[in-house]
Amino acid sequence: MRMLLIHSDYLEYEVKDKALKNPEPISDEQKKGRLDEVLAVFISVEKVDETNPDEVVEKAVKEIEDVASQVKAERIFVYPFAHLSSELAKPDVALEVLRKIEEKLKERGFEVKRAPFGYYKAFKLSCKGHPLAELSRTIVPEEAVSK
Ligand SMILES: Nc1ncnc2c1ncn2[C@@H]1O[C@H](CO)[C@@H](NC(=O)[C@@H](N)CO)[C@H]1O
Repeated sequence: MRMLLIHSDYLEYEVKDKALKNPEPISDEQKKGRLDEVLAVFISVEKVDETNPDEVVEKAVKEIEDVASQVKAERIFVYPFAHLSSELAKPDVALEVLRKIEEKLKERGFEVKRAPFGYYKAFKLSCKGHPLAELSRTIVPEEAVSK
């Protein structure tokens, strides 16, 4: 999994078109979204993550929590982003991983939004620009490391 974490004044998106034949079903309300004072997390779920999705979810949540505490962010925007890797996981695995990351961050007390999966979206982002405002993380399941 590849993550790009941007501490932002705001992130807003608007769904434009389907990018997959069967994108995640969404309500009218989910066609647009915005959070202010947010840690935006752009995530590419990778093929290697398919060997142990639950482990990758746990590691990702820990990394996100760690950065959020460093930048003192209480809101997280989980953003599916297929442009951080050339070895993407299948959409059904990727969606499940992103849903679980969202769920676990909520359990840990964060206010969380997740941008819809499988669409082209317009988005606006205002990066805060401080030294920890732009970070990236790479996460792999243990087995993949030991191979
Ligand atoms: N392995 C994966 N990891 C993360 N997101 C993934 C994915 N496979 C499919 N998607 C989603 O489907 C859209 C088309 O690839 C993706 N759309 C996007 O990445 C938008 N920024 C438009 O390009 C994304 O929603």
